[in-house]
Amino acid sequence: MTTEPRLRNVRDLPHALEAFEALGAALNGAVPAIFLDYDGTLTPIVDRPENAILSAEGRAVVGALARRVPVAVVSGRDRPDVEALVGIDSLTFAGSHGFDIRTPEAGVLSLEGIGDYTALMNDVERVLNEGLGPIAGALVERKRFSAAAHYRLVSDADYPAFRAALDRLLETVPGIKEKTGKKVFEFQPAIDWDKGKAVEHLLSTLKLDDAGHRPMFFGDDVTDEDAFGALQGLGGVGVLAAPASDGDAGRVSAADFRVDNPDQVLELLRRLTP
Ligand SMILES: O=P(O)(O)OC[C@H]1O[C@H](O[C@H]2O[C@H](CO)[C@@H](O)[C@H](O)[C@H]2O)[C@H](O)[C@@H](O)[C@@H]1O
Repeated sequence: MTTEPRLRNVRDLPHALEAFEALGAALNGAVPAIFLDYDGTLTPIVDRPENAILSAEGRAVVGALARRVPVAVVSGRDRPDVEALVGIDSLTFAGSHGFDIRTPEAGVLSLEGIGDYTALMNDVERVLNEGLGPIAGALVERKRFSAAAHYRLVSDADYPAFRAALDRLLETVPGIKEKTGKKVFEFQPAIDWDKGKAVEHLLSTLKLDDAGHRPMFFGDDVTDEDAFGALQGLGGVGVLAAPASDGDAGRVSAADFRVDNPDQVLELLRRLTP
């Protein structure tokens, strides 16, 4: 039976650096198994996806962490893209919001119930390019199991046309679902899989689902809520990278703690494994 996650207003989440003892208590002496989102968590949000570059310091912090505890990156990006951006071969990577997983030991995992959606995603990409091509600033980003339609650089005046093109996609291509993110809509195969299910799968595959480990997920966006929710049922700890008030006073989250931004994520990762 799936239970609904417990949600709290983001402003009510304890700040993980200020409440570090409480976070330590939540880990209860177990080794943290760390799951990291990329955009908005390890790197600040920027205007174009290709400009979200992990700092040398960020790479050093994640690399040092991975020498001490299990670390996986779980991203909405295409897996090879985020692997190249992070640049640490020893990590496990899940791309396309968890649909595409590779571990250093086992290679690319074959996931039960997830087939070859290449033809479907090719259709999605084609229809998006046709519809969004004339709209200034619209970006289409193809991933193996997902296609993103970015509108960060689309003017307010052009937004209705941008949205209308996405509605046409949903009307003409069956078998897909839409997810929202930061100034982006993502289109994926309409199957019951998300970052939360990917984390659960990894905990079992990597044999981290024992009393000696406790999963921690760091994320910033709506799709990360699936992982925060999953962790609630697993005794894990979710850390949201978001200020207490970012203009969305009603934002709620299934995370347990928060930090303000990617710099503070790195600070917390340093403190977790001194
Ligand atoms: O799960 P993530 O690793 O956080 O990936 C989520 C999406 O991140 C990227 O888009 C977002 O970040 C861009 C760079 O800062 C920004 O320009 C864009 O507006 C954001 O939506 C990435 O491009 C997507 O593929 C990911 O799904």
